Amino acid sequence: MLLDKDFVATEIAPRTKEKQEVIKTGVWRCPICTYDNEDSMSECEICGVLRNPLVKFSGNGDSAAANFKRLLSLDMPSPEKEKNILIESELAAKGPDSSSASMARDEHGGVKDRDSASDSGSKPEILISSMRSVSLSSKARTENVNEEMDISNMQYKPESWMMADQAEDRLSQLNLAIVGHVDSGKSTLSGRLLHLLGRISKKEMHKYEKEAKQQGKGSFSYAWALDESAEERERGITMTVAVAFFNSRKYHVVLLDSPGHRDFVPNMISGATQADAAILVVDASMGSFEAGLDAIGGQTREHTQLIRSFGVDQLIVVVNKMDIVEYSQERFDMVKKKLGTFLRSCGYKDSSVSWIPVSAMENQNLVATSDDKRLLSCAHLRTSEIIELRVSACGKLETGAIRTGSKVLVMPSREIATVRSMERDSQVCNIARAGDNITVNLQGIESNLVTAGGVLCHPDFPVRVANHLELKILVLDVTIPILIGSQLELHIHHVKEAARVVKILSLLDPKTGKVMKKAPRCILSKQNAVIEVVLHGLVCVDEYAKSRALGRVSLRSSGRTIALGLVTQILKRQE
Ligand SMILES: Nc1nc2c(ncn2[C@@H]2O[C@H](COP(=O)(O)OP(=O)(O)OP(=O)(O)O)[C@@H](O)[C@H]2O)c(=O)[nH]1
Repeated sequence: MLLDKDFVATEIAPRTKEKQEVIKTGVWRCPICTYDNEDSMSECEICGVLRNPLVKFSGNGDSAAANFKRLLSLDMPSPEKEKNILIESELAAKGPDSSSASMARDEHGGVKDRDSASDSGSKPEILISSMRSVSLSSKARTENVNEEMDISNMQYKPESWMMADQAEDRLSQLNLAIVGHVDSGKSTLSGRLLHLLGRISKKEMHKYEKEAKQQGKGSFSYAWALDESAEERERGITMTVAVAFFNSRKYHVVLLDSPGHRDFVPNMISGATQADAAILVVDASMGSFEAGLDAIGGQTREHTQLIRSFGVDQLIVVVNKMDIVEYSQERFDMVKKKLGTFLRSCGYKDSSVSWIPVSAMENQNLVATSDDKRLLSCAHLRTSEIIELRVSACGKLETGAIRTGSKVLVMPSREIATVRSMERDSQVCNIARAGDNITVNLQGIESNLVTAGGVLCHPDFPVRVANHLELKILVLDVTIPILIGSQLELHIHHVKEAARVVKILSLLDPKTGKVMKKAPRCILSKQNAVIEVVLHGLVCVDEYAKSRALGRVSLRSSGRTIALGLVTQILKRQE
């Protein structure tokens, strides 16, 4: 069997890169519109597609392994110095409230897409905000992180993107296919979005409106921005995939407006094979939604199955034409229930699907919250029902670098999560490096597994977790000496844990650091000593020589700091 070249590129090889190989000397072919661009061009002259965008991880084979390696992107430019700690974090698990999929979410601290936010002020964003929950996610999952993994001999080689001077800190490309049943409003929605986001000027829009009216097709004016051929306009349907783009803070979004008519499914496929994520548009009106789901000829059904088979696992369902059904909550719920069941049967996880009721025609719920009270109440209900568990962690990046899409090991729970988005100084960023204070939005993990005082680290370089430590301490001005059995409070990075002194190994000369006395009975004010403590719970920790951030402690008692110290050894765990 002869495999079609496109198929090979899509299913086996890292798709975009393969397809952008130089095919003639001095030119590269755009994977979207197939235009042959000059080699010097970094984006397609015709449709604006970036030449070598972030390659989508495609799940199997060698290329997948290579991609996965690349996506395990947390690491340390100086492996000799510090092996494993990446974020010493305040890991504030914000849980469901920080879901970026919820309509009213942005008021509560979600990641803002400033491009659209600027249009809509500080109001919650709707369809556009849901686009942020779509990401170029890795499908891989690292499992069986070995608790006792010996990391001492492992050398990590930093990748070039981690180095500030070599980093390509530019927008990643997100190919977003717009699919759905014929006449569901895909082109109108695309045209509206482009207009609202400033990609279509008022003048151009005015021209489309005028021309559409002249041909007695006034309702198609937004669709005409994408349906450019005379035949498409005459017939009022999309026939080829229309390509348009806009930039958000995070992504160079390439919109692929697909034809809905069943005669043009092959064209739809050619666009959808490029997609990283999709917007499925359904028509909420009576009969139309049902027709789209019909087992014979329903394109809602067919398109959904097709895009799923191309590996698109993140979906925004736009329930359009809500104006026709009077913005009925009941209708929206019905659509969600029926279509939700079908999506699950296609393999979509509830957490990867966002639902947005909109009216593309009346501009409701697209880049700003609907001002229609009926839709607003519908939206709020949706928020509390379909909350997507998204967990945020904030803290300081101690070593190395991290980027969107990275897999991280969440300690001490030992769960793998994916970095969905990041914020630095309240700005969305794609890459962060040592020293940055960031908020990381994680996906694929439950909020109770991300705890205050936890650490995010490279899955291959797990931070140590212990409850038995050797400490070198300097006792402050105290009236009560420290004895074996003293109950203290140990503070280490952002964690506080009850500690019991189990051994006093030695007193040290404060000037030379040499042992003055072994096994003393107590430690007095201003003395230096080496002690062993056993903690009530486990903490993420490292020896001070390897990580200052995770190896520095203070001991407190009765509300006062009584000693400062360093972790000199991590000892065998005590039950
Ligand atoms: N009432 C109402 N009509 C809409 C809405 N969105 C689109 N329409 C109308 O639905 C018809 C089809 O819209 P299109 O945008 O061409 O639909 P499409 O899904 O792109 O069509 P194909 O690409 O041919 O499948 C047009 O008459 C639009 O004006 C909406 O929100 N409300």
